[in-house]
Amino acid sequence: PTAEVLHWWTSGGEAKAVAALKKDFEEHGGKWQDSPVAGGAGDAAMTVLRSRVLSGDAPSAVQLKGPAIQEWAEQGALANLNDVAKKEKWDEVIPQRIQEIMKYKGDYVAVPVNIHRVNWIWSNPELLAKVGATEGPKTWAEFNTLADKLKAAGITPLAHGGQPWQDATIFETVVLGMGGPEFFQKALIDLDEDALKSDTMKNVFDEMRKIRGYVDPDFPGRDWNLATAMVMNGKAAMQIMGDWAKGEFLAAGKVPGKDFLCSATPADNGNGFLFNTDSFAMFKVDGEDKIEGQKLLAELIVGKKFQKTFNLLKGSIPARTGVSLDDFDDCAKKSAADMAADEKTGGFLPSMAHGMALPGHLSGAIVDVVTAHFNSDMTSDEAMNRLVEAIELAKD
Ligand SMILES: OC[C@H]1O[C@H](O)[C@H](O)[C@@H](O)[C@@H]1O
Repeated sequence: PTAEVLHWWTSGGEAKAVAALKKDFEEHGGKWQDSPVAGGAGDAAMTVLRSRVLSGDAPSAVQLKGPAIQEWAEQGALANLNDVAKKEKWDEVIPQRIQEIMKYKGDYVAVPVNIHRVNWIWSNPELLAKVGATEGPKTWAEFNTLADKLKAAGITPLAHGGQPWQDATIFETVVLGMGGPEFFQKALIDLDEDALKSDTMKNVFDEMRKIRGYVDPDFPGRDWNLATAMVMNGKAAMQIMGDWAKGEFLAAGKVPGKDFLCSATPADNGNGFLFNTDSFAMFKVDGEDKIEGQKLLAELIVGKKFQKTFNLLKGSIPARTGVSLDDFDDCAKKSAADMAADEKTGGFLPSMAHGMALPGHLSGAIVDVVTAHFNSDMTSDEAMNRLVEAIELAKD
């Protein structure tokens, strides 16, 4: 069995995690062909995928997430995994919410690797202590006060990489944190115009303007893992990023709670969990050997062993039930506990910035306005108007 695997996991923690999958596959007699495409959050990988499929040379397995799975399935590009699903009893171990993402018209066409949480703050305890803080901020007012103190002490408050998806990652945590889960649903999933033009959204853009003042002058274009390294190396106090950032700290041998702290991003209006589930979709390919490779890969990915090994390295938590978290750190345990609590309150929400909530053309329209605002002196009112316009245009 062989499998060519297209993915964008190239940073320290990401590379270690995908190497675990390769090792597992090869230990089961598989031949792995690695096709990494660098570029955080996968934009470049999706461009490569489109040209590969158009030229009739689709890879066997592709890191593909959220609504994009439905889009490719609709075009008839994805293979059916129901036979593996039946044999491995996926319906019994994959949570309903995740099954819905992996299925097209009731058929499995993709397999979930993990559950990442997007709305985290990673902080450097030594730098926080310099201004008398011992943990991450709980409200946005606290965040601003802390950041002002850090700045006054000559410390860069926020490590950030100036790339649209990273700007959007911060933006959605502010929407969730200021408006609460219900507002997030209305504004960034239902795209409700009243919510998009509300005082809350104005406050969100006002806060984004403040946050722009808390990053260092060299942030434009910086990759996310280099921003994580700034917190790791004491060059900045905090980073707002999904828990793939934890994978970087762990890959560098850093200890959670000692060398770095993890806390949910500030929540002024009820807690929430922005989830981002990585998955692999199996594209239709020719040849028994490749088809066997896809089935073996799919089986291993949902297996308990791999779900533990991979997520310990990647910074996420398992996507299936029945995997003990005993060997996971406190950040992972908090993620799982918050997920369980937020699922009950409607606070378990798909990430917009990481392609879990909206089709690409709609999330792209939002990300364009958010990054234009972040990198200019656009007013909050103008940003709100442009947001509504851009979404209307993208809908047409
Ligand atoms: O590349 C940075 C991150 O981008 C995406 O959000 C992926 O889902 C995640 O696995 C990856 O680590």
